[in-house]
Amino acid sequence: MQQAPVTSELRLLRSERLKEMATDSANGQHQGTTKLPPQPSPLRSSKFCQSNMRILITGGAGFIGSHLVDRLMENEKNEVIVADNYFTGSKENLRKWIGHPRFELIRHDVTEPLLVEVDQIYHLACPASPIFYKYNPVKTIKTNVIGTLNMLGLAKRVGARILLTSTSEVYGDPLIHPQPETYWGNVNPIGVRSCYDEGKRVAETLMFDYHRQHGIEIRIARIFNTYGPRMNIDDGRVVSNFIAQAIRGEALTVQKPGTQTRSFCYVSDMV
Ligand SMILES: O=c1ccn([C@@H]2O[C@H](COP(=O)(O)OP(=O)(O)O[C@H]3OC[C@@H](O)[C@H](O)[C@H]3O)[C@@H](O)[C@H]2O)c(=O)[nH]1
Repeated sequence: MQQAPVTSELRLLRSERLKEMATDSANGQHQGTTKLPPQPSPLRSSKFCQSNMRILITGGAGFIGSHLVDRLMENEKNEVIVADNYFTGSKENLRKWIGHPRFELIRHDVTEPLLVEVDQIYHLACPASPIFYKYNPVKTIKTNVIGTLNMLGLAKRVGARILLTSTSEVYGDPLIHPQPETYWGNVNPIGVRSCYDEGKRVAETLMFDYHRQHGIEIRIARIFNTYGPRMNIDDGRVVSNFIAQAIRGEALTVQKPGTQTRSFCYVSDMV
């Protein structure tokens, strides 16, 4: 089969990636990386799409996802596709983009495969607040494991770069503060938070195995406790709870032991 022609921009990206991989292996990192990234989608060399970057955001109707959509839509060369099942996200968060020629919204659950031609994938889909991810733990772990497998399969098929939003919860109940990326965590595999903690840990493993085995270009962001506009007032997390309670003139509910700490991040700093 004839290979799709590669644009000069992509050729440059691939040669930079090759250099990076050579440096990584010289540094002893990512051992076992044997394959080059797959060829980018033929879409990239179509005369109609050459200047555009088509980006899929799973969970793009959610709190952080919708801010990421805003950020990516600011660049007029980006086309953004959002896939969301609206379990915790809302179309309301994307209202200003619905009907925009560079924007597309799909009702889709990532536990089912999705076939689209894209250059980049931002995989955010998963309930992130403890009250929502504990509501249906089996579904949460399916979303993290099967959902991430589906997105990696897509990335492999079309040669897209993929970013997984992971979590500070991969550190579990950490024994080291603050946690460096090199810390492996202290996670309970059978607790009520495990569907999320362990689900994200498996998702990270899948990302690295696809990278090592298939050469997929990957990124992982371990997100800590994020707050800001569009956060659901009933989200259940500490910042939204405290603000809602203060507005209603109620006492703030500080859960036991009361000495716990968190690293907070404003959403515009996150995206
Ligand atoms: O009303 C409340 C709510 C929460 N808390 C406490 O505040 C701390 C923070 O709890 P949150 O519910 O905001 O969420 P967590 O920090 O545990 O995890 C969350 O933020 C980090 C993300 O990566 C995770 O996706 C998300 O689960 C916990 O110790 C909790 O017990 C209160 O004291 N009062």
